[in-house]
Amino acid sequence: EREISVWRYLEYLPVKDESKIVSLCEGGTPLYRCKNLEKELGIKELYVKNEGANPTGSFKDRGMTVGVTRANELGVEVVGCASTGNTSASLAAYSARSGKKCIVLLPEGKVALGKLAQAMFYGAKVIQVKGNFDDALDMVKQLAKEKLIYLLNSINPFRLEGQKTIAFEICDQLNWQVPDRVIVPVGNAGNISAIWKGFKEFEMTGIIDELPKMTGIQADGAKPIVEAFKKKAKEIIPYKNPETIATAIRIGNPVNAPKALDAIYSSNGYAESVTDEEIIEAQKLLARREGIFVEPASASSIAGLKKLLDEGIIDKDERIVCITTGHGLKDPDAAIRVSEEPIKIECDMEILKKLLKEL
Ligand SMILES: Cc1ncc(COP(=O)(O)O)c(/C=C/C(=O)C(=O)O)c1O
Repeated sequence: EREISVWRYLEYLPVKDESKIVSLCEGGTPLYRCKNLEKELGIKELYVKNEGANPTGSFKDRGMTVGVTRANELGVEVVGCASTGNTSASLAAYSARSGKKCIVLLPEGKVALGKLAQAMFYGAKVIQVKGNFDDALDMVKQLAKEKLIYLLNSINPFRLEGQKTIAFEICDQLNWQVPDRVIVPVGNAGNISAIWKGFKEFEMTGIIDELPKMTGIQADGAKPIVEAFKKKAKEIIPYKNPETIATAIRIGNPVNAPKALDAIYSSNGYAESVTDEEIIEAQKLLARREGIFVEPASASSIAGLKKLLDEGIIDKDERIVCITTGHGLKDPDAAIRVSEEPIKIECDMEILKKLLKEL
């Protein structure tokens, strides 16, 4: 499994005992060249790194393979997390594979169907908290403080160690032509921090000699990092009630804010927010122009690209990689809600042929 998984970068990963590795062949995700979108947006070079192609359908698998391996090395029996959905789905899968007990806390009523089904079906103890993600995170942090669980939110550095392999793969897939810019959807801000760390490590070890501008995109109703960036601040002011249809990034108090702001400032990057409508438009554009189906939060990187091109922040000649972070099947309700109703007909060939003409 080593060849195609995150573990092909073993030398860069913090594991002592390889026999303890827990893997579902995560990583090795496609980096799609998007020529139709290049034409549509008038840009030279656009790639989409589709993390929805991971075993449980999001980039979280990269972090969990390393985090749960660490739990294995420590002989931990119970793992846990708070989650907007994808972290819980991934932790449930990796803890099942390694025979551990798993407890996940989700914000009641705000978790996409596919993710809830995964956490339940992999056998985790699924708790719905009458509050938001940040409230749930406070509770699991308390459990960890009392040594009742091993916490695997992205506050756990082993998670970021796995996720930094996104940067390694982008370099390998682009034959070490480093992108000018990498655009990442930002919620708890672990992923943008991890990807930056990956590029820095490849630079420090002489694999690459340039670094991309790290560009974080948040939803208008949950943008503490964007607001800090616009004020060139080092600290965020948390949102009490974050709100967006992109439920994966409906996070008000990102635990990795300092690391994410450092990644954006040090890389001379940027942070911008987009509306829910812009996210849905981008989600449709990516599916209907390039055949890539992602959940709403993932599409915020494409929505952010469009907005920053319009604002003249991003140059049309840049080599750009947008990270799409979760598969569209994670949130089927969101996709159906914004799509044309299916047409119901009798078994009548005339009617069918008439509809065919309207294609
Ligand atoms: C599809 C998708 N896109 C982007 C993000 C934001 O990444 P971070 O900025 O590293 O948090 C998430 C995060 C989800 C959780 O935080 C969780 O599952 O608890 C996501 O699922």
